[in-house]
Amino acid sequence: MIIPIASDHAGFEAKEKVKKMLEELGHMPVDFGTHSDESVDYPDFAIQVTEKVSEGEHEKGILVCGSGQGMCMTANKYGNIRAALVYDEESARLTRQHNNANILCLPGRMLTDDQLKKVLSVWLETDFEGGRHERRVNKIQDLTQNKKDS
Ligand SMILES: O=C(CO)[C@H](O)[C@H](O)[C@H](O)COP(=O)(O)O
Repeated sequence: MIIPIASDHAGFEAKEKVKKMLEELGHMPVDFGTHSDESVDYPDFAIQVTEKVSEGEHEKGILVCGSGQGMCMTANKYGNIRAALVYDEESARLTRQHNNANILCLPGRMLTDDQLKKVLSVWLETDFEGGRHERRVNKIQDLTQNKKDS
């Protein structure tokens, strides 16, 4: 899968590692920056990946900042986006099974390499369960639609 990925300075080091891990898992990361640990503003990088997923160009994207929070808040401003802050294997599994998350937000300053690897493989390999969860996810989608209409 082609996976757009971006970070701010606080997530830069982890993003570089995540890119290698994605390749090892057979995916193709496309890097939208940032390209160093020089201080930048996370929304400028979040929007680049989020637009690709929101517009349907890519199915999933990955964002990394220090805590994962700023990236997640930014991404969830867009329609069709269910960005999830993931911090362990269980949260990775649940955001896919129950929420059909399409953007993975990682706290680059908080996860070890081993944790990053586990979270990535679980998040990418877990399918949405549908059923009752689909009804709930559709209600989130309806909110975006209503806002656009008003
Ligand atoms: O949005 C965040 C925190 O909620 C991210 O973790 C940022 O990466 C962080 O705020 C960057 O902080 P810095 O002190 O400017 O490095």
